Amino acid sequence: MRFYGPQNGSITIDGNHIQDIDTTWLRNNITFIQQHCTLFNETIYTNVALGCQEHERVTNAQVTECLEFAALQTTISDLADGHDTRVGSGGSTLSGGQKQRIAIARARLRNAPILILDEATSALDKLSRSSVMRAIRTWRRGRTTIIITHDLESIQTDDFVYVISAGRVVQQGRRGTLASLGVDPAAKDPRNLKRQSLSRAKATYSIGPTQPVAGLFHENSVEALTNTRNTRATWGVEPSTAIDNKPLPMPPSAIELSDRAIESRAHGTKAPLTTVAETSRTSMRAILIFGTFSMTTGYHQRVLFYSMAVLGIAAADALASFAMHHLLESVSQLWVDRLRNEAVRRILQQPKGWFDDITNRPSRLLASLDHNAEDIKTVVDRLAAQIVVVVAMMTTALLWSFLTCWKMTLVSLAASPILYAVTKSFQMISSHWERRTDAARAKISDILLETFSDIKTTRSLTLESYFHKKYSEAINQAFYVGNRRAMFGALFFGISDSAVTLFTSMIFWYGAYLVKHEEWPVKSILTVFALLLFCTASATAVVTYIPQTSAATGTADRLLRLAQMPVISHEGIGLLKLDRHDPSTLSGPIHFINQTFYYPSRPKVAALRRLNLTIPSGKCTAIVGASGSGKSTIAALILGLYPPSTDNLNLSDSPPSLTLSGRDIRTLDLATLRSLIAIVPQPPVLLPATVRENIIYGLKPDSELVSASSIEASARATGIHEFIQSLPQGYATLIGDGGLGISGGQAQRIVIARALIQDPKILILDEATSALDHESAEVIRRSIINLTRREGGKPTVIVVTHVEEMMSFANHVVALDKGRMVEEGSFQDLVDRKGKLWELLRLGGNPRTSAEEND
Ligand SMILES: Nc1ncnc2c1ncn2[C@@H]1O[C@H](COP(=O)(O)OP(=O)(O)OP(=O)(O)O)[C@@H](O)[C@H]1O
Repeated sequence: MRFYGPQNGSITIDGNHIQDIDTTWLRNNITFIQQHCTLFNETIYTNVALGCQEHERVTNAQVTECLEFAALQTTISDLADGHDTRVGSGGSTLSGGQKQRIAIARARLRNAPILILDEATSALDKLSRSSVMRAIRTWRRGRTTIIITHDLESIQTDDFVYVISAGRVVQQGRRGTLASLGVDPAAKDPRNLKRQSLSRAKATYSIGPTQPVAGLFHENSVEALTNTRNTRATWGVEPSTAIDNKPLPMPPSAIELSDRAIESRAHGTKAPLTTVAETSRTSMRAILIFGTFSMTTGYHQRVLFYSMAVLGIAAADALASFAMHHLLESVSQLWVDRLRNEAVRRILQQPKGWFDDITNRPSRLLASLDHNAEDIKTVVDRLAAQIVVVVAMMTTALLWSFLTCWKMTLVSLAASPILYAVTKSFQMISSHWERRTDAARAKISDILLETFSDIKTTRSLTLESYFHKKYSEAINQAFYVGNRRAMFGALFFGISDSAVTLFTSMIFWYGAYLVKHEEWPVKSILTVFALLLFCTASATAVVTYIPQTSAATGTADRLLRLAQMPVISHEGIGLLKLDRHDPSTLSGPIHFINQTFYYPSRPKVAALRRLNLTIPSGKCTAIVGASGSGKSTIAALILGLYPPSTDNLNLSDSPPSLTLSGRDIRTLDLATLRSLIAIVPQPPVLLPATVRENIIYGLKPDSELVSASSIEASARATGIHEFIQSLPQGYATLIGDGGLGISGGQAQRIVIARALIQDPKILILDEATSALDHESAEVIRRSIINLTRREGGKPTVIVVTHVEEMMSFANHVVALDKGRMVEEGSFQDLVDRKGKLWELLRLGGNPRTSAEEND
């Protein structure tokens, strides 16, 4: 895929050095499906259609065909919105196997000459995997297909195999030939493997007749393909992608945001000085100096006196302004911090279903709690300050002018409803456009997040231009909205400016009229005139703040809503705190009774249907079933992520409940419950931190479980200790985003070590060994066996799995089908019973069960 260039040696395709091939061309002709494939926050239809360069032209029928190919069409037809169902951020509303099958459907539509499957079916049950693999083999006949896998069963005897260990090819040849030499990489007994060479080996296979990769281009030669519409005419080496130290140019919205944040901070210090200048210049100086002009004698002293008075007032004003802005800035910061704090507190108490809602996706929460919160300070420290100043000044000025010339003051006040109406309309329209601008900005950040969150998928599907186009459209839309906002803003600024001019002319005329008819002395008229003009200037200053404050009010509104939203959640209901040191804590079985469960974001399709299930304590239970049958949902309910159902749908059944060790989960304090449960999720999640921090994540620093020896013991139990020691800084090596890149299997073992160190009462492994080779998986299995055999305090282990070895070593196996428990018992019992499990394994082409069937 040329994510990285070869450093030495060479890679050739059809005899052409890979670095001589145009990168876009290359990626257009290779489809790469990763184990943890990322889906985009779009509909199922768009996610599949994006496989095609001309995705706008993809028809529903084509998408249906590809989904059928990936054995997913039936599941999707059951969804209320069918193809138009949104998959959530990263595909969060789909099961692991469903995500993988959408990626396979996308690859089918893409139909590239080279296909690379990197553990691409690891989350599928055997039944789906074998049917999908069969379909892939038929489709790929005679075309280059590279399967990177630990699942040796899916490899056929005439497949060409490369066994790779420590970055070297240690065996190669057809699987049949290797098997006849006694080095069958598919042999499950590790003793059959050449231990030295095959230990921790990953096998790479190519389907179909063995031919050099180059030979598979016979129909679509490089030259022919370079002339296709989607390729560049010349082959060039990809320009260096290294980022130099220059700051990246930011999109306008980002500039705007950061500028505003900086401005708002600077404002606190700048404001007193500005106020001194403004106030002294406009108000007192004008009024007093006007008065001195009408004096005939002794004006020197008066000028000096008033000048000194102005100076004194300016100094006092500076102090007052300093105090005001300092206080307002502190108060606004305090207010925003409190709001943020409260919002985070309430968000954390929301049930998991709340986070599944698209409007509460992480990018939106981040914007409301971080960037927008800075804007909100503007409402307080700018607008509030301005309003306080303007109201105080206007009241004083109006009172003063009323006492000086009430007639002129009343006439000028007659215009105030018009000025108010203009200001109010401006504010309303400004708010409307601010909301639209805000939505346009949010769309831009969503697109950026989606583009960069999994750059590997974006690159391998050559979606750079798609996202760039989408980004440009969003920018254009934001520009259009910004333009309309500017037009309406300018219109109102024009109206308010002309209203001020009209108002000024009106009081000029009326003042002249009063002087002409000698109703009031010139001095009074000039004083009132100055005061009223000053009032108008202050009022207009407020108008200029309207667009900014409308924006800030909109964002403040969102933060306020988060800070005040009701916490309707099951999270805080249970009060019974569980004691880790009490041997009876969670020492009993887990009972699901008549549980029918609907995900809040998909209220019409049940994930579990009247599930009755008992998970014995201190033993290992394997939960098996087809992809999407509800296995991970069981884990989510045990963790209390969603409330169990309590509605008795059928009165003849026992009332639904979920109990742990005889206690209803609703009565338990979920925080303490979760501290006693360790879960290894399907995609291993690493934090950008050191290996040590990743292993002890979740433990309190003063916990007795945090010690160098326990960290090492848990790493040894998952067989990752030697690897960690080989890292440049051992346990202090940075991994995760921005740190050292590690393989999916290594990440999985670190996450399992994290679970083991917690010494959990319940350990849940959700497809936790899917990225591991046979030997590493065996290490994990041995560790689990040791856990369930140790003296006292045995944890209850639940493994959600499609892997036969994992099922066979479990004490108890539960088979699910479409959210129902269809059978349970020991592995051997279920195999003998020839029921659902047998069907799953037999159809997966399992030699052992097939043989048993023949017996
Ligand atoms: N957050 C969610 N919102 C809505 N539906 C969901 C969500 N998570 C899972 N589902 C749906 O619930 C059903 C059961 O999903 P679950 O993840 O439990 O399946 P699974 O048996 O673990 O599958 P797999 O083996 O593929 O991981 C699936 O149809 C899935 O699409």
